Amino acid sequence: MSKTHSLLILPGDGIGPEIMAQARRIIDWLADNRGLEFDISEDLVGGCAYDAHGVPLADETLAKAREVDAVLLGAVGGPKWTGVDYDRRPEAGLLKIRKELELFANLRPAMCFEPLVDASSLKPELVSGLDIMIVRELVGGIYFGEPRGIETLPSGERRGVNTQVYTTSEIHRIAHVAFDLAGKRRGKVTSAEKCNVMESGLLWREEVEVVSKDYPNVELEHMLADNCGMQLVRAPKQFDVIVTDNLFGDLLSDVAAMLTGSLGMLPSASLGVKGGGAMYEPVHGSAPDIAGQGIANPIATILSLAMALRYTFELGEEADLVENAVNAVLEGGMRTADIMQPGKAKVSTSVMGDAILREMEKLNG
Ligand SMILES: NC(=O)C1=CN([C@@H]2O[C@H](COP(=O)(O)OP(=O)(O)OC[C@H]3O[C@@H](n4cnc5c(N)ncnc54)[C@H](O)[C@@H]3O)[C@@H](O)[C@H]2O)C=CC1
Ligand SMILES: CC(C)CC(=O)C(=O)O
Ligand SMILES: [Mg+2]
Repeated sequence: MSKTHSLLILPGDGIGPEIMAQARRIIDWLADNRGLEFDISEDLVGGCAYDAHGVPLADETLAKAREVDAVLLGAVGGPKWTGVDYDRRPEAGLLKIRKELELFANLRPAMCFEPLVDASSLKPELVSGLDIMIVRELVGGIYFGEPRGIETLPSGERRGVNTQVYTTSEIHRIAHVAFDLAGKRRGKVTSAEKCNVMESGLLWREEVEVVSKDYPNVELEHMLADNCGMQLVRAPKQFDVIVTDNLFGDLLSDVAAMLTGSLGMLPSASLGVKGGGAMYEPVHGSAPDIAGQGIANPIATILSLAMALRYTFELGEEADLVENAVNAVLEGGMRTADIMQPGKAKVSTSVMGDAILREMEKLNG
């Protein structure tokens, strides 16, 4: 009997529902054409959950997320919720689900599809063949550290506080993920922090060094995070795996996105302990500037689904099918607006979805 794969879909806000609709069509196609059984549920997260329930992540939604094999999330946030308290903002819902499921390892692969080599803002020779894995610590650091808040001082002046904090065990577990991955790739880890000015950065460097002793075949290089940002746009192919904290990983992965042509291309997997939960999400946000226009690029979400197929559902062939279909569509010249190039055909979100499904049909034989 075939196994049932349970998946909770959380489209979220802005372009979230638009891009998720295309991922959903791919899941339905896989169920119809590859004999797979999915148990799909859908719920609210972010601003839409706040509007419905007064909180960006309802307890019932979190409970569902704990039960399923994987969560596929679109994006949260938008100007509508700017005045809402931080603990009820859409983004707080995303942080909460990551934290509650203990999804400490965020894998953000920045790969340049060959047909998009000219779509990058960098010279083609810098990005052709690019394949970097950013491993971002996801449930610690300054997004979660205490104390935090905005206080009014006796002088009447206001003071904003956030705290960067990491412990040995938090650094060790993310470093192990990075070294394990590097061992299966090109054997190099670059650890990025700011140990020149931050004690938490010094601890990070020292503890990554400790973990590296378990991996004699993996080269470890330390790099200050600001230099890492610069090197990513100067000579990105020098990197294999970059391991870094929550804040720097957030920034460096947006930088890396542009090497691939667009933020709309970058998928991610948020993983916890073995056998625990997993969440798959594009790297980009809710893109309020283009929401509702039907022009968003669904590929980051579709590739996030492919990561779920590969890492959680152990459906490597289906993951290849999705990724090869994306490559074939790009090869054929279709582009959403964000990756548009001269001489190519500009298409909408749903036409991109149609094209990927057509290629899957063809590749499926
Ligand atoms: N994982 C998540 O849910 C994230 C949520 N956010 C939230 O999203 C909201 C907007 O944030 P921004 O700083 O504008 O970042 P963003 O990632 O939403 O957008 C940045 C730029 O990239 C473009 N873009 C992003 N995704 C795209 C796609 N799939 N196709 C085509 N173009 C795309 C947007 O149009 C915009 O010009 C904020 O509320 C922010 O907090 C931001 C990042 C991640
Ligand atoms: C809520 C933010 C931390 C989301 C974000 O920018 C990200 O995870 O990349
Ligand atoms: Mg980000």
